[in-house]
Amino acid sequence: MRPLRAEIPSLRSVTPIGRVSRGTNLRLGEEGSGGQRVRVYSIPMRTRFRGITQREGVLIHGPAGWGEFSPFAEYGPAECARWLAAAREAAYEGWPAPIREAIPVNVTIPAVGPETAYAMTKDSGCRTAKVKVAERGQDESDDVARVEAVRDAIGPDGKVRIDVNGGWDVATAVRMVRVLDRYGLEYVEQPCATLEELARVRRQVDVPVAADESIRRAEDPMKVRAAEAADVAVLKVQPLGGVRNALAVAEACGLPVVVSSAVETSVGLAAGLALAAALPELPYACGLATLALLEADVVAEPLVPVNGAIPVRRPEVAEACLLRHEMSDEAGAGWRRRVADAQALMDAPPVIGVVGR
Ligand SMILES: O=C(O)CCC(=O)c1ccccc1C(=O)O
Ligand SMILES: [Mg+2]
Repeated sequence: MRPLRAEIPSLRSVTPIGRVSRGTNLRLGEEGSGGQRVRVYSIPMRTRFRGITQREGVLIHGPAGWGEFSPFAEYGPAECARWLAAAREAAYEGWPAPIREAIPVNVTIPAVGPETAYAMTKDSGCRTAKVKVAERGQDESDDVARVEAVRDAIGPDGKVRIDVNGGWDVATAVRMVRVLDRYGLEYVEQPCATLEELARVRRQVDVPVAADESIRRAEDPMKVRAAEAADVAVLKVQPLGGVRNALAVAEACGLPVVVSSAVETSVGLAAGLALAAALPELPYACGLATLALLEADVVAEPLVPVNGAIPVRRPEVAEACLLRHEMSDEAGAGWRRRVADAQALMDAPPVIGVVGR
């Protein structure tokens, strides 16, 4: 493992939150003189994901381009401040220069039946698949059938990883990882909820363990490394407060990184691509092929994979596409309030603290 840097920039030092200058504050009402209008979108999902059937969020435009703010409903203002920092970075600062031109991606298979899972995998053209397992209301045979169908579809040379979203206890995780590894697993993402549990699973199975929620929702993502709880870090731009902050987290945690989306429009996905394109190393396919989970997009040429990889670029919002999915002022009022509340809290605690002193 690489040594920790003496000091890691905090979220606060990466984006000028808490010291937001007037010029970059978001206008929450109608477009004014030079002000930015908050645009609220709502797009149906093709398949239910995380219990959501309609993906909603906010798009903002600034001198550097478009940014997306789309925290899930259960996130409060403090967490939302990080998501907003990512949107502000996109709109007002832009991102570090890319060092690669295309990002290999995994197809994401929700908790669907085996026939649908097979078809989604085939249709994606991806050489890696991530299968959601341990969905509430389903049982272990559903997981086995889905993973088997995906392995069938992707062939012996493809890679299959599973995402448990913390849904198993240690004993179940150890047992199920062994059962599902009959189909060959690249890694298991967040098999259990806590770091301690991840570490225990990791000691008992041969399949590598990836940490997602343990980093995304943690006060100190660096604890993952200290606890020897994971082999891989799953990083998402919005919950980590932007591309620069996610790069700092990647460097500090010293683990190989998989960049993943939060199921966003191509505006949010472009930030994930920028992170994946700027990382010094990228040994795994990234979870950025999630546009397939949405019915529509806000750009004319969506960020979708070509032969299993997404070319690195930053598409413009197409006004006609956005208008088709824009929420009315009344319906979007809750979202404008979320932006305002997050903005007011932008001196939230840093995502990563000062470590390794
Ligand atoms: O990583 C991917 O393949 C897609 C992204 C994904 O699974 C996801 C999307 C939104 C919220 C949580 C998650 C997750 O990885 O748990
Ligand atoms: Mg995950």
